[in-house]
Amino acid sequence: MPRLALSDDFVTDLIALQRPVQKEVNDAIQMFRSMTVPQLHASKGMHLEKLERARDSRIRTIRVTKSYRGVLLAPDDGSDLFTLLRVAPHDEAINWACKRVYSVNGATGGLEVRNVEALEQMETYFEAKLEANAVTAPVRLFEGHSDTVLRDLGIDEQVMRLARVCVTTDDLTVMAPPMMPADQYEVLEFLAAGYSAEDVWEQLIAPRGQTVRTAQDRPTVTLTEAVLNTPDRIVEVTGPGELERVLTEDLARWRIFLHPAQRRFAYHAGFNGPAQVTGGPGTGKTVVALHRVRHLLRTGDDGDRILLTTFTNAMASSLRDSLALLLGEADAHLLDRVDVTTVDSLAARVIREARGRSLKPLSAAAEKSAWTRVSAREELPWTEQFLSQEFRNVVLAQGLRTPEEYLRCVRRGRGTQIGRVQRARLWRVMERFTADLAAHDSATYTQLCDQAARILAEGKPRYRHVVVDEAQDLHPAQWRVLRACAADRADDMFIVGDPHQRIYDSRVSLRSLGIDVRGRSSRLRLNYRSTEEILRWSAALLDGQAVGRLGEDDDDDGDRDSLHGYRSQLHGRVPAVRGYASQDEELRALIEQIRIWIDQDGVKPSEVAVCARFNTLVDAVIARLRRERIPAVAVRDDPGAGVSGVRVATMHAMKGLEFRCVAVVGVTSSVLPFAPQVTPAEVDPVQHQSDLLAEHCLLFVACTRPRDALAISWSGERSRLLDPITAITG
Ligand SMILES: Nc1ncnc2c1ncn2[C@@H]1O[C@H](COP(=O)(O)OP(=O)(O)OP(=O)(O)O)[C@@H](O)[C@H]1O
Repeated sequence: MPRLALSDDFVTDLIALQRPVQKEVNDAIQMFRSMTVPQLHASKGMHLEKLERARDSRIRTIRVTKSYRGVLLAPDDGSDLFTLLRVAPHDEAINWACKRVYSVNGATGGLEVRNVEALEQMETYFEAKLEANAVTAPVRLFEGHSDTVLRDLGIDEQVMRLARVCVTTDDLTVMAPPMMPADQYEVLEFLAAGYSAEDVWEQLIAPRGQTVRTAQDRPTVTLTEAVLNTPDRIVEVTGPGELERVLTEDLARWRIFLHPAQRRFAYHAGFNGPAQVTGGPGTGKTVVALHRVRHLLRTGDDGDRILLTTFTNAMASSLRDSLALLLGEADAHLLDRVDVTTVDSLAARVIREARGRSLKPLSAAAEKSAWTRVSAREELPWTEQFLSQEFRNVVLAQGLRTPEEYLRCVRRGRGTQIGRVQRARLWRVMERFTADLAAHDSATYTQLCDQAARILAEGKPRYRHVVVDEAQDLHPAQWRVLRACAADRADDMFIVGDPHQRIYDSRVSLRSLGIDVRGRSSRLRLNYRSTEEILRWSAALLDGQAVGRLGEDDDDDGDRDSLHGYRSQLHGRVPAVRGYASQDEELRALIEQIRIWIDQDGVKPSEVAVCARFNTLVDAVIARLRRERIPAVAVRDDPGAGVSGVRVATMHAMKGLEFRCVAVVGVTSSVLPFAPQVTPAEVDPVQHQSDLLAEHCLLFVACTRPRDALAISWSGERSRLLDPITAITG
């Protein structure tokens, strides 16, 4: 029986087909697999055919349905591994197949494909263009890199000729995949962006397991080896039931194909301690966390329990569903060994179990009033905002228990000096606050975590592994809970997050909490969610903002994170950005926009989201949409996936979510930045900067949720957080 592998293009085609056609494809593949190779060649039903006009002699087509053809790459190295490349209507399949040439990448040893006809046309075009410009002899894009360097990075002769004539990055961009082989294009893209050959090696080639640096010393790779060397784009169907699993269960690509940078960490054999993955929005960090959990479940002992945490209950529930999907039926029993929850829920459970009851967590508004009450009792020189920050960011952050500890402590992250007398007074105020809450059987969420961490630290670790998603917003007390959940040993913690999406006031030094990821961290750069147009636009919102690294505060080395190299291979429309004279006009335009998305672009209402800074506008939007007979639901009501209707949410609630189209409304100067949320610089300059940055990040998070389309609007005075955009759009 022939072996079969499926390419990502094939899976993409299949996902887009109607159910009955998918079933026919499935049947055809089953038939293909049930035959011997000679039977396959002789089968009239399959009609395995070599195409006369094909540029690659190994390309074949098979009949899948009356009107659909499958395109295959047949082995020419004595093996029996066939790779399904596409499934498409007859003419489209033939046309596509005739123009493609498959080859083995000289550096990665992976399989790659090019549109050879289009690249040849590009060669002719560039020759003519260069001849015309011969006199001016412009500086070429890759002049700084020798042929040997390029060859060592996997650039082959045809791509080399083309690279040599590029003058600007636009010259390169016109040859983007699927025209140019994706891996070679990525290398050139990185070099063009200013990365050194060494960086490119480390980031793109080494993660694929390649160790031989020079092209001439690498062994020859056969076609079959190349197919198996390409797990990010090709999956071999092995074992009974596996094909059905790939073809019949949810075909989400993230379950099957991982980028080498994702795979390297998700399936790492074993880290010697905590490991960390960062990356901009949509780079697949959650996907990596899920695959890591799968790997740990499959390779761990039966009794090993795993804690998988994220930020909100809604996200935990979606993470649980995704994990079940990834594990599939075959591994469904492993789910029993995983707790998927938020740190706050876990903390409440720990306290309940230890004390028989838990305290009532206080909402943000109730906490604010409690501070106001405490400070109103006597004339205090501090605002309720200052008191609450001091309690949260110093006392609870450091887990201080006594006035002496508070007197001695270094107030990390605070920008004001407080003397001994003031500290003693502050401590008394904070004690009163705690006692008031305790009298009502309540506590802040952070207090609950502080208490749970102490309980956990006294007992035996509950989990073998802790996997943390959305790590950027966790408070030190929450980290102490997590640290106490797993013993300090190999593979104890796996952390994913993005400091550019930090929207709550939590900077933390993980090292000071016994979580040291040095030497075990990696950054993802390829965005799988949004188009390049949305990504560029959104990234510009953070231009000039100094974003600290995940898990470090200014008292560590204070280095900055960056979105350098952050990119997408998808393309689409540039975001629509518009201001209106009144909110009524703005909402009218919003309705029009949503109608275009739903009626003209065919987007399901549940794939459209509208977000605003506060619930007041969220409610106004829902009311208006319903009045216009557009179904709308609030994300805070946790509508299930099956509920139809445009999703409407605050910007905070958009964290971690994803939609096809997103409208961000009400981006006005009065709510972004929202003055009451930003500590005045004269009160605390450090806190001021950090609060302001959180406002920038909030808008960034909202704008990075869409896959295909983004619209931003405001009425009246525009938010100054949009200023960097004016600069890029002119
Ligand atoms: N290897 C992959 N192949 C195909 N799609 C992928 C891959 N990795 C991630 N994706 C898709 O990209 C999108 C973003 O992934 P994910 O939510 O994991 O990113 P993230 O980095 O956690 O995002 P954010 O930080 O914005 O919440 C999802 O639709 C996911 O299915």
